Amino acid sequence: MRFDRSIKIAPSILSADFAGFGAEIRAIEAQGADWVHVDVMDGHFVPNLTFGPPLCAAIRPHIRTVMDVHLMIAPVDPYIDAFAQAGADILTAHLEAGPHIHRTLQAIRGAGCKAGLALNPGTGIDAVEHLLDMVDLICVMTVNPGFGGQKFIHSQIDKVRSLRAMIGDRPIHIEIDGGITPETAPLMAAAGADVLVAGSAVFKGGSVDKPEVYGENIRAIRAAAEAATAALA
Ligand SMILES: O=C(CO)[C@H](O)[C@H](O)COP(=O)(O)O
Ligand SMILES: [Fe+2]
Repeated sequence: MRFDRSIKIAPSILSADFAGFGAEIRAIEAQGADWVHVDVMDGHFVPNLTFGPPLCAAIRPHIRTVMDVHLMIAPVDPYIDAFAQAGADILTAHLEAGPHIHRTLQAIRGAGCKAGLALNPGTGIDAVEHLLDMVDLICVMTVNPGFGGQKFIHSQIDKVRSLRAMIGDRPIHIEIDGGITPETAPLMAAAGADVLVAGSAVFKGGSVDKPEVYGENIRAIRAAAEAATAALA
């Protein structure tokens, strides 16, 4: 995986048809998705249950881009090797998921994955300063984690702007996750985000039989975000 700071759209398969993940993933990639975002929830760290390593391993052969695995689980460490072996390119753990995030990030890199650090909407960025050499991606949650289809939390715009200033020239992605639409994407792109996760806004109105709708939805988010970054240049 080469680092680049261009806008990347990462559809969350939380909003896909669970009965046909292989076909859904092939459809979104054919329609312009840059990464595939996989939301792992444990019914404990967040009040919802989704996928584990076997599902990740099953969908891996269908992903030609980047498998971006968002771990909303606690504890994290006992499961890192299983998700790495399932083929994750990026493993993102929450700062709030345990007392030893530094160790967790070390273990993720040790397992051969890029290391992501996610922050809930109520979490500040002070701790991130001490982890900058440990992370490849910082995920700012723009909803409270656990469900797709929630409303974007505007207070996270300033957080992204502060993070972008803190990161400087370091090769670290800023990912935003939750409530991203063609209306909210430009606010975050202008603040400095480069990876835009979108579930409902990508999958709405489409299906594997109507994949062109996925393409229209992805292009609408990308165009709005790119217009915002071009206006800054
Ligand atoms: O991590 C998540 C929820 O915890 C999802 O990635 C996120 O909610 C994406 O879905 P939507 O775009 O519908 O908000
Ligand atoms: Fe997510």
